[in-house]
Amino acid sequence: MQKFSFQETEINGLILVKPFLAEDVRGYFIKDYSQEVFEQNGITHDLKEVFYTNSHKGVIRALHFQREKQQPKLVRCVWGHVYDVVVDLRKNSPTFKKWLGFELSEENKDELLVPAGCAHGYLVLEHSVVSYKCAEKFYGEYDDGIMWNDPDIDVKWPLERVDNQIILSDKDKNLQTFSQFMEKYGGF
Ligand SMILES: Cc1cn([C@H]2C[C@H](O)[C@@H](COP(=O)(O)OP(=O)(O)O[C@H]3O[C@@H](C)C(=O)[C@@H](O)[C@H]3O)O2)c(=O)[nH]c1=O
Repeated sequence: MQKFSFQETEINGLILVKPFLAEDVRGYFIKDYSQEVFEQNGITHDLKEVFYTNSHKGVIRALHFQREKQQPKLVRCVWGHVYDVVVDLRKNSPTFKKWLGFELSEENKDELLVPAGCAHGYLVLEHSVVSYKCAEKFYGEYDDGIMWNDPDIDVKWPLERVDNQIILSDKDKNLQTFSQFMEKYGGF
């Protein structure tokens, strides 16, 4: 049996969570959110919305955020394997503009608590389902992002693991650059 554990990362407020896990002859039981346990560990995550994405190998969904009413989100790869990336866009943060990458998979069951003020995205390494538990609701009018391959942020996506064959939504092909975002909004 594995209990919940919470590991801080270099980005303030970005927490790597190991969920509660009980395995037996039937398979496993997993609990990946508990308001009480989170609060006992100093984390307030006021759940507002839960959603899932199903993506083919090679999909990139990135680098997303809500301009207003930013959404803290707890992200887990329920099935499959993704390379997950978080970028700190909080101008007063010591890690402003820094990105961190994490392997999230059905196998490791790790989840990430992405704080408000960060952009989030991932590269799908094998057909995957990703779950989100958001502490703010979705506001389409504030839905925004930065190009996945922005040269200033310079995420080192492991594209060789998808044979350099990537799939993007039309929206994600036309996102702004980091410098356009800074000119318009000056960071968070
Ligand atoms: C995210 C979201 C989308 N939608 C709608 C908008 C659109 O018609 C359709 C698909 O939305 P998108 O193309 O924006 O989905 P997607 O590109 O998967 O967006 C997601 O990407 C990852 C990386 C995140 O971190 C999420 O917060 C979210 O931004 O679903 C909602 O109604 N509610 C939601 O919460």
